[in-house]
Amino acid sequence: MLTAFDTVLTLTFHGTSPASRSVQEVAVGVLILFVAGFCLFTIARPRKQSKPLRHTPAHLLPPIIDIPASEIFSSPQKAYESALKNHGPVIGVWRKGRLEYIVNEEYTKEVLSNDQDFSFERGTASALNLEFIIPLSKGKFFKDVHMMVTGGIIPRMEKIVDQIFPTFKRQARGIVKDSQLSGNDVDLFAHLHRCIAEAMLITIVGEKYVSDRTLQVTEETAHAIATMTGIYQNLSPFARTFPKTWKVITWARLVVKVIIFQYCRVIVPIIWREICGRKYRPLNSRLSEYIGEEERHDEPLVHYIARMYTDSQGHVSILSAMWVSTLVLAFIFASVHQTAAVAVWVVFELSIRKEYLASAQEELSAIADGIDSSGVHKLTYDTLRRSTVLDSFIREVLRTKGDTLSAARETVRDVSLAGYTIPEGSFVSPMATLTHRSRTLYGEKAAEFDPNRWLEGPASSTIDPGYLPFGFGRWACPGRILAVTEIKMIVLTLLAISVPEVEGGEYIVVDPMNVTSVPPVGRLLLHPLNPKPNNN
Ligand code: HEM
Repeated sequence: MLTAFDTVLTLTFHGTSPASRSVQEVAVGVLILFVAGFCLFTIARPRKQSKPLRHTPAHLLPPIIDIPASEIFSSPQKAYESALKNHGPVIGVWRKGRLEYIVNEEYTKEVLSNDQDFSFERGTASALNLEFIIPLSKGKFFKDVHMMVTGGIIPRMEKIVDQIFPTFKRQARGIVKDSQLSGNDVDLFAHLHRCIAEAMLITIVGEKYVSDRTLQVTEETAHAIATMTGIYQNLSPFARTFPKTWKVITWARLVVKVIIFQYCRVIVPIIWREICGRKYRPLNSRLSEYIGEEERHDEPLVHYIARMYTDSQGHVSILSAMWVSTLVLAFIFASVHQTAAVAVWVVFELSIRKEYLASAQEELSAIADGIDSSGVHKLTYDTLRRSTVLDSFIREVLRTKGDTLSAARETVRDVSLAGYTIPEGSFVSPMATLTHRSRTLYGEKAAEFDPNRWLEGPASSTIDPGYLPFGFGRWACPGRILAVTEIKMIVLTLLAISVPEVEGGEYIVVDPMNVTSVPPVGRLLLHPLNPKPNNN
């Protein structure tokens, strides 16, 4: 065991100086053990007994409806909606070996906002295969992640956009050029995944650490965690039929291959180099030596996170540095994959609705702060906020793209709902399409795609019980402003230099059960506005 551990450390630090090695070795060694512990815990942990069968009288339980797996995975909207219509506002349905309670639009707000009875943390951890994280972090994980985004990202949006806009511009030029030179369609998701991964790497540790290697590891880490949390699980018959076996194999493989051998080897030493040995002003410090010191909005996110954990001397301990590395891992997962997938939805929808391309392009010219030497419009956070035509389009795509069970909660006790008792420890999720296509909320034309519906607001990042792409309640997505801002940068940098077209005006929804995280597939062509190949 020791020899294997030594080998891991030697492989991990072959490129660093002996002076920094010993501290790094201890830190990353403990991190590796920590990650391996997570894995073992997940694999070995006995599953909770299904409580409904244990103590809740059967007549109080919501009806358990048998929906064949083939229907759930191929046409979930029809399957769940008709079950709810026929059997009442709360039903139980088995899926991937778990009994899930699904509620209709009438009880959606209650489930998502009543924290006393429905736990976001336990529900989300269970939905993402991360149950172990709550006991291991003593319940701190989601609170810390939330604080990292609300404190470390949102107040710094202006600076962040200035720092990452050049990446979006360069990547857009690259993909349009590829499309032009090859005359073929482009893999938009792969391109956007890389683009956002680079932008997030800049946000987390700063531009000086962006290289082919760090970018590749950031991308692979985002992809690995997305896979581990089950984002592609619906697409594999084996994973759907044997979810526990799939989980053990997938976790063991990706934790070793990507988290330990790539993330711990490449990104963790950078985090360590940045934060260890520094003296920080602790967050909200009232010490006189820091009074008058300005909050810095251009510091990489990793320094903000470090300040969340400084000791009274302003230093970050080894254990805290490990926790910072875990939070950065969570940030990479939360910020890259889903935003890239949703951006593909927006670009595809815009490409098949050509009549709106012109108004989006007109708006771009109207709001931009001039045009740079390569012919691309200059955009800042402020100008992006003024793009109301595009914002309305984005909001309508998010409302209509067909999210099914996208937010999750777990009952913390036996809970009465709609005259039934939902037993403690049950997984509960609202059927989002019922809210998004509700005639009560959206009128007779609720099912229609109307991109002008939100021209007067509310903005696409606004939280509302009738609009659930970012969840609802205290735990609604804290990264939604960043997500929408990035999607706008993606769309506008592409529209500045090209006209997108989805061949045949059609695309395929790959996973109707999980439209938010699995992007649609189609042949996307990007016709350059200036057909002369641009070699910049
Ligand atoms: C279009 C892209 C995105 C979508 C559709 C999305 C959607 C969601 C949803 C539905 C939730 C669960 C909310 C609930 O259960 O009520 C959530 C939670 C969360 N999201 Fe996002 N998200 C996106 C992008 C981002 C980004 C860019 C970040 C980070 C910067 C982020 C960070 C988080 C975090 C940390 C949580 C956990 C909840 C919390 O801490 O309050 N998300 N997101």
